[in-house]
Amino acid sequence: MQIFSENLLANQVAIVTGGGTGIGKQIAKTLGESGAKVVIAGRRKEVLEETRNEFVKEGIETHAISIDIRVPEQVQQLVDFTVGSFGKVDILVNNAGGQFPKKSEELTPNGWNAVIHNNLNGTFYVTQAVAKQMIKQGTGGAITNILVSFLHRGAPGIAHSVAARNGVYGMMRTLALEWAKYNIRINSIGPGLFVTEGMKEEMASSAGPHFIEQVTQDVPLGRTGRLQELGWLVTYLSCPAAEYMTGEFIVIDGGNSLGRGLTFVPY
Ligand SMILES: CCC/C=C/C(=O)SCCNC(=O)CCNC(=O)[C@H](O)C(C)(C)COP(=O)([O-])OP(=O)([O-])OC[C@H]1O[C@@H](n2cnc3c(N)ncnc32)[C@H](O)[C@@H]1OP(=O)([O-])[O-]
Ligand SMILES: NC(=O)C1=CN([C@@H]2O[C@H](COP(=O)(O)OP(=O)(O)OC[C@H]3O[C@@H](n4cnc5c(N)ncnc54)[C@H](OP(=O)(O)O)[C@@H]3O)[C@@H](O)[C@H]2O)C=CC1
Repeated sequence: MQIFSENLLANQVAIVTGGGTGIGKQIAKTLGESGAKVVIAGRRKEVLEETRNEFVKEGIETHAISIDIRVPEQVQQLVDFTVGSFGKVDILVNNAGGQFPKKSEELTPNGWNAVIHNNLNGTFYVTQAVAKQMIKQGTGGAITNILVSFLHRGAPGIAHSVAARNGVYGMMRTLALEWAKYNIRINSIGPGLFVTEGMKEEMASSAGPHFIEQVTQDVPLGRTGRLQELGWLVTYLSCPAAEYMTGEFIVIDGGNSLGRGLTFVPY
């Protein structure tokens, strides 16, 4: 279903990290369907190329680059590649990230650091490199972070991820203030459960065989999220309709966090 005009983001250039799979892929596609040119970035080259080919067939101007958001030099390559391909960058979606469920008393320092490094440090590296380019351009920009619905409530089994995402939240609130003078807006979205291959592999498999069914029963609206619903929300936050919004966090979880929320290990 096409909600937004196909020219809404015409002449806009968007970077979506983790844009080769799952949520990021749908976000990139939805931005592209509204006219944006997109650059998708992730670690796995083959996955990115497959997604790029799919988008190009659908008429979306797309480039793909294999980088690791944890490596600042590679992050700079992402920005240079985007500017080299499309001349500028207007929209950034910090979607790359993830974690694994583990009781906190069993987490190793390496496990903790891996998740903090990926979700907090990596997100800062990308945000800073892209914002420097936006400041240089002088044309403003819209940055959206994909966080988690249980940001403030917590979620047993993923203390590392909740800590990292709250770090990104604090960073967002601060950057919204620092960069408002450049008309760079930065907002965040907290998705509840959206079924993706990555979610099934990394989360649902460790959280138990009936995890998805159990969570679905706890969602007041009675279902998991549709990826397209995240694509639309990011499109809204990236378009002129949201020109007066910055530093905000929007939960999209069918009401799940108003009730039982999400639990990945028994407590
Ligand atoms: C439902 C709604 C909520 C949200 C859902 C989603 O996010 S869905 C999206 C879901 N999608 C994603 O999450 C995709 C992205 N996720 C990832 O790439 C990884 O989960 C990552 C963030 C840990 C990065 O990994 P990396 O390459 O940096 O890690 P590494 O291999 O170098 O290991 C470093 C340390 O971590 C430990 N360790 C690692 N994995 C596991 C595990 N499964 N089990 C136990 N431990 C694990 C590993 O043992 C080691 O510690 P050790 O043994 O040396 O003491
Ligand atoms: N699905 C859900 O229910 C929810 C998901 N989220 C969050 O949404 C985001 C997308 O999740 P989802 O689509 O479900 O799962 P995926 O596993 O498909 O998405 C993770 C994406 O991030 C990329 N990525 C991870 N680490 C890096 C890195 N260091 N450098 C570059 N790219 C990286 C992965 O690509 P590659 O492996 O090739 O690098 C992949 O494309 C994640 O941040 C996730 O935590 C939040 C709430 C709920």
